[in-house]
Amino acid sequence: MDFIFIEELRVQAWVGIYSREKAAPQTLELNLTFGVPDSAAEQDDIADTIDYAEVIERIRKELGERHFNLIETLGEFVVKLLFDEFGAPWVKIRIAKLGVMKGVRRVGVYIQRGREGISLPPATS
Ligand SMILES: Nc1nc2c(c(=O)[nH]1)N=C([C@H](O)[C@@H](O)CO)CN2
Repeated sequence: MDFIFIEELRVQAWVGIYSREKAAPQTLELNLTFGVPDSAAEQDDIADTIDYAEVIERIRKELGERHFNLIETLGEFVVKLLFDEFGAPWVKIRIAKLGVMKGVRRVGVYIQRGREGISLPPATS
């Protein structure tokens, strides 16, 4: 398995438990890593892998269309999207709200998950 990463992706999302967070979207910062078949590299064909441009576009669209109370629920939604619609075998995401609490630069959720039988984390670079 190879791993695609997307760093510091900024998206507008509807998330939060407070009325101000239900009245307007806020900027989230996403860091994602997901597995792709290493056989794709041999064929050098975008059709054999997961197109990261499509992933980014899809996340932006989906998060712009619905509200989540909890950042955890939003994170699980993104993981499910990568599993069910892009066929990723393994996903790690970190999603942060920016500057929502005094004295805190980022707060959010971290989820790392593999499909059944796939649990290996990637080697860190
Ligand atoms: N575990 C969580 N705690 C809190 C969340 C959350 O999504 N998960 N959200 C909030 C508010 O929406 C916060 O972002 C406002 O500052 C508080 N706690």
